[in-house]
Amino acid sequence: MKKAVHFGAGNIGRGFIGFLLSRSGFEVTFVDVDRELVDYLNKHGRYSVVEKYGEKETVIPVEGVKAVVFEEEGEIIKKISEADIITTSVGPKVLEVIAGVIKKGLLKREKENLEPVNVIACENLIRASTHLKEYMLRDSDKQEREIISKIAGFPDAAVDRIVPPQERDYSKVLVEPYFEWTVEKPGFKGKILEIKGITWVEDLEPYIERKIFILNAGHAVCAYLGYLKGYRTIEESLQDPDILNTVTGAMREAAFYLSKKFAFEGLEEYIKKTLDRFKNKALKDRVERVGREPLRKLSINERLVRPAKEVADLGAKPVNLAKGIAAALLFDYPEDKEALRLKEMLKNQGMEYVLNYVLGLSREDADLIRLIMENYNNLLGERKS
Ligand SMILES: NC(=O)c1ccc[n+]([C@@H]2O[C@H](COP(=O)([O-])OP(=O)(O)OC[C@H]3O[C@@H](n4cnc5c(N)ncnc54)[C@H](O)[C@@H]3O)[C@@H](O)[C@H]2O)c1
Ligand SMILES: O=P(O)(O)OC[C@@H](O)[C@@H](O)[C@H](O)[C@H](O)CO
Repeated sequence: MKKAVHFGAGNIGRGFIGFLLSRSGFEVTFVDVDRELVDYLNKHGRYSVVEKYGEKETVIPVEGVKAVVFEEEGEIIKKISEADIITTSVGPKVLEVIAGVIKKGLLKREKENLEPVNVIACENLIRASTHLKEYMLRDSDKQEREIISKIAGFPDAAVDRIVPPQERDYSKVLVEPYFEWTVEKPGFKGKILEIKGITWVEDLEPYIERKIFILNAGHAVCAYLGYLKGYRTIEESLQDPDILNTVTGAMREAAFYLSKKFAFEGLEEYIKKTLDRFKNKALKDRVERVGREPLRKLSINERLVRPAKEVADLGAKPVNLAKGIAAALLFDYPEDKEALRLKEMLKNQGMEYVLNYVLGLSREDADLIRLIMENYNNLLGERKS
């Protein structure tokens, strides 16, 4: 039986990647920092994936899974040395944390003369696998760098399936029925593995940009505007005609940029399908989850600022993306550390600092900055009244 090691037994880990690997006949070992979750998976060796759209529900069992807690470095290194594939869904910020132990596992493979393996980071981050590799190379000497490049492939991927916050019940994961896992074939080392659900592509860039700059951008705009108006979920927020208009407009603005960059067809259809997925009543996807980590989401190469800047550079006005950015600057959910940090930065260092150092905007982006500030002041006014 082929073996997979997956870092992050959270929503995407269990509800999407671990699920597909298991259904493709891999023995899946999850690695997670959550000891209770690890103990549950080891005790039961199974859980269910509940696919739901509206009232329609399908329950699919996932069996034969194992888990290791992140502290057990020796065990993880051993698992990596025995694996046929290594995947992650820990969140972009955690890739740096797991790079060290994956590297140790790869070095062990080389020492024992084992076959190369592929490491696929399944995160909402452009070129996430490449980033993970770079973290490893950064902390390596010349010889280790050569070994890592020889013993492992790091194909980049785009992952798409909405998995909302779950009830604290490890036995099941609620997901939407839809999924898309796109992997860049040239980055894969060795013979392509048969994994159900993967779409192999020669060039990932159009797919990942479409995913992050249309879907995740629209999602974020909805979350931040919904949060400001006091809505709880994405679906509830989209019942507000103003929010629906802005979200649709933001996705269309990003689509305008993407259609110029790649000869894309069917982007309007993609937007429509995405909105239908957002409106899935079964998910009850909280605006706080979708808006989580606003400093990450507001950074220069991310879902909001990057398409807005691209549209502005094309001479058009990204009015809806600018409104989403303005709303993100007002996201002050107290349980989100980045939201608190953003609030503090705005208070202590001021807006100009945040625009420069968080959003990466400079004087050259004067028109976009003006648009963001107009919206920011309007939203602030609405909030106070
Ligand atoms: N939820 C979605 O709808 C969705 C869809 C597509 C992509 N993604 C992306 O997938 C990634 C994970 O998102 P999620 O929603 O599953 O988050 P999540 O919080 O549910 O899962 C992350 C898991 O990683 C674990 N973790 C943290 N530090 C770790 C470490 N050092 N080693 C091993 N595990 C560790 C956490 O305990 C948690 O179980 C993110 O990059 C996200 O952007 C999420
Ligand atoms: O995971 P994040 O924080 O990058 O983004 C929040 C959501 O937009 C995201 O998780 C979507 O649900 C997902 O990307 C759908 O495939």
